[in-house]
Amino acid sequence: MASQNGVSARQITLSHITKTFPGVIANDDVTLTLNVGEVHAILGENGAGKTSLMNVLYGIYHPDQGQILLDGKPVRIDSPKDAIRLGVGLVPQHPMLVRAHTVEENIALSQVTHGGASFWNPTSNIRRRIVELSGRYGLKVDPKAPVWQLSAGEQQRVEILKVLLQGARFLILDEPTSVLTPQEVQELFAVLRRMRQDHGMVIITHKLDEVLDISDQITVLRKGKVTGNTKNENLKKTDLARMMIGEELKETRVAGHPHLRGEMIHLSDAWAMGERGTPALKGVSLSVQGGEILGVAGVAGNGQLELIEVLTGLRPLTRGHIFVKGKDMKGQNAEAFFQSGIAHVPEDRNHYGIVPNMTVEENLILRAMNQNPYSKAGIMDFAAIREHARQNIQKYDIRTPTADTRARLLSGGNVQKLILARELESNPDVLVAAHPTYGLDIGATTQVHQLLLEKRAQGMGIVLVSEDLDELMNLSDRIVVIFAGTFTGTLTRAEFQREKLGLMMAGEA
Ligand SMILES: Nc1ncnc2c1ncn2[C@@H]1O[C@H](COP(=O)(O)OP(=O)(O)OP(=O)(O)O)[C@@H](O)[C@H]1O
Repeated sequence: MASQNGVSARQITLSHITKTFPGVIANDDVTLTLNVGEVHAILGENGAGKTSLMNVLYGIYHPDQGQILLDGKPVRIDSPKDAIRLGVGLVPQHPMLVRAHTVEENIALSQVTHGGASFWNPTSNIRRRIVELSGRYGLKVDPKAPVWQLSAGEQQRVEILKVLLQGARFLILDEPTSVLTPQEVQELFAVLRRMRQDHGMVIITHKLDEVLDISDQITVLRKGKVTGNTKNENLKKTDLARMMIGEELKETRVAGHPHLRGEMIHLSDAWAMGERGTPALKGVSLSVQGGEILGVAGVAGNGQLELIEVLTGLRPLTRGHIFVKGKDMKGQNAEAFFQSGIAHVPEDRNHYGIVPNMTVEENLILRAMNQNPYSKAGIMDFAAIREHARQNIQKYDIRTPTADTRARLLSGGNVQKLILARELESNPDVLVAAHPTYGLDIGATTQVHQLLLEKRAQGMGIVLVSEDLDELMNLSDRIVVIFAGTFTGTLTRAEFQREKLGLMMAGEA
């Protein structure tokens, strides 16, 4: 029997949900049941409708058709407040915490509107419940720690605690592993396994190994429709790939010696400050040649973000030198770096990669807005802009209703494709790419890998920062390993070994 607040419910069903947006059917008659006691993975290509469906379940979107059933009884979820009352919680992809506040203050804040303890007295009830729930599910976190000191994994645990304290019975986890290191992924999965006994969890991920590892049930969406639903029994990665994209998984690998065309970037004894006012790069040196892919391996937070920002002119050097094609770039800004031939695919694509309220076609020419053929004598040529958009939407398979759609309305993976299209089409000498396949489905990932290899063959230098060791080993000519702001070594292709890289990532030279 369904409880009114969902606390003892066993099952929630999205029944025949249809949700349309202008020009696109995001969900087309989708039915999905989530049971307490299971982790239910939702798989699908970029833009298949996964996030939209979860937004319906969490009351952010209202479906055009269909209903939601709690233990078989229809319920209305018109807002996140309704969802929370009925026991549905959302763990956001990127933690949304107040960085200056402590863990318990953040959790108290999230309880204010939901009948929890008073925000002004967060230390009593809330702390007791945090300790109790952390212990039960293995969610290790210090209630008194300020959030800015926490790793991405710890912040995610705070988000999980937040929804548990709101009484969530059903949890939605949207790409929860995208911000985590491999070890943190295993810690998260251990938590989910413990929580499974009294919760139902939906997990959206593009990582097929993770789906096989953690899920009990798998639903596949394609173009808004359910194309498969199966128990996770005796399945292989190739089965999942076939269900998702209707064909076999292809692996792309770098081959042959690179055709080097000279040094493009020379960084020597580079020092730079991190966000916390302490040195994040401590005397690193590297050289990037045109025509090679230089992989950067490391556990997140060891200086790769700062390295990328130094290479693209976004972060000043406090010591050392950077030369682009022989020219001293110390003290120059990001625009000067771009003009010198350095393009950038940023880690935080929504803040730095696009202007969310501009259209797809405008975002595609952000780098060249004032240039021929898009602007002539100060007058925009809209036909040229539209034609450029048409070609690139097709070439990079950007799934968007129209070229006029605002970039913020694209699915995450399609935003990533848009940024790649713009940066690669600027024909840079070097592309500095942070996690370029992050959030991309397996088909799009293969497509990006092929593109990077094509660009390498054409003489582009590529700095590829990734936490995916397979991706790095398959694509790189050399891999440099970063740890605590220094390089623990550089390996050439013949020396690539997962174990060796793992040790170097842990600081062993
Ligand atoms: N608010 C909105 N307005 C217009 N279109 C939208 C809106 N939200 C989603 N869409 C569209 O609905 C479709 C499904 O998007 P959704 O974000 O659900 O895909 P997804 O499967 O989560 O993709 P990804 O794996 O890339 O995150 C896409 O075509 C997207 O552009």
